[in-house]
Amino acid sequence: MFSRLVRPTLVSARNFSTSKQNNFKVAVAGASGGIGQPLSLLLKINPLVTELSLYDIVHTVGVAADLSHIETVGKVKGFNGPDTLLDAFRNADVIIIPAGVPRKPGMTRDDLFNTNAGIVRDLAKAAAEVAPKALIGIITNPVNSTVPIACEILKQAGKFDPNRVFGVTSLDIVRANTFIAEAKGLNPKDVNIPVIGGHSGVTIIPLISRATPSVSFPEDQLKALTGRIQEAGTEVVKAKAGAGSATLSMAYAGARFANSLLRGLKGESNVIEPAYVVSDVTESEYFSTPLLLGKNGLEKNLGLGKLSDYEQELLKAAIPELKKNIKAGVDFATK
Ligand SMILES: NC(=O)C1=CN([C@@H]2O[C@H](COP(=O)(O)OP(=O)(O)OC[C@H]3O[C@@H](n4cnc5c(N)ncnc54)[C@H](O)[C@@H]3O)[C@@H](O)[C@H]2O)C=CC1
Ligand SMILES: O=C([O-])CC(=O)C(=O)O
Repeated sequence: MFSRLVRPTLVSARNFSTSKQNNFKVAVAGASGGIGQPLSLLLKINPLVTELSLYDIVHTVGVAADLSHIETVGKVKGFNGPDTLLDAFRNADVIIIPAGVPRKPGMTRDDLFNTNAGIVRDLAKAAAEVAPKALIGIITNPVNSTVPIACEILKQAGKFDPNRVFGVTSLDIVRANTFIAEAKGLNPKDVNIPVIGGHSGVTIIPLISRATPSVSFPEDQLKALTGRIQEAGTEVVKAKAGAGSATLSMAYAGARFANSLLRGLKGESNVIEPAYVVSDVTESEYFSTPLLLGKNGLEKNLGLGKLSDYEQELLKAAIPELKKNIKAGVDFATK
């Protein structure tokens, strides 16, 4: 199954057709932030994005003015503050959400819950009202909990479609590809490592046994690489020393993810991207696995595939943590 994995691209190939199929409105919420700005830049150079709607509670007018001078087809509009949110999201095909606070050294992703849960709740409410068919990609941490929050809010509005809400876990795969390529002296573009589970610590499960091309490591090195992939976000938080968490690599991963959603919407075949979604492949109600994307979002969950004994152990450790994170999100949204 995973032999079909082809590296997703960052932006689509230039396409001069202006047929409806290639015209998409993408909204970014949190567009003025550390992730939001470079992500919006990458979306501005994606020819499939003909309307780019930038929403934030600060600075969006300036960010939009700046990006609007770039010589690409997409029309950019800035929306500043809650009064403009519905207009920002109205009829969007794709909504990407990197709105919310990032970690500082010593914090876990769960420490962001109190601030970010309410932000995602309000954005999901707006999406339900004015863009019920949008594909929603949630970057805001803790992803393991913010995705269930958005889903519960959409359910309450009677607008929930489990095939349209995604927690963005692409950065875990991007990192795994990079670290394994480095360890083996390979070109990262040729390496594909599935990473499944959730997006924090032990819930991040790299499947190095299923690497393309096939690689193997002595046990201690395998454990060290797995640990590095699981804690790569913390590596950046420490290096930034109080100035936030990963932004540029996340913008890259977010643009790759958004482009995969757009390629699916456009009707391209064999578009595969991982994400954290409502899932029945494990005991966890939400789980990230490679997904086949299409005109309605998630078309087919490609499932777990075969795990090594070591990966089975990682899965066992992840499930209770995922369940706890999911419950926190559901409790928040239904209280
Ligand atoms: N899923 C993943 O792999 C990753 C997730 N993240 C998460 O992404 C989020 C954003 O990170 P950064 O961009 O570095 O933070 P940042 O602080 O640089 O930017 C966040 C932006 O959100 C805006 N914002 C705050 N409240 C808002 C609201 N109610 N509506 C709209 N916008 C609002 C802020 O004004 C700011 O511009 C964090 O929660 C971080 O933990 C970061 C890296 C990777
Ligand atoms: O570590 C963080 O807080 C940000 C994040 O999710 C990542 O870089 O994977």
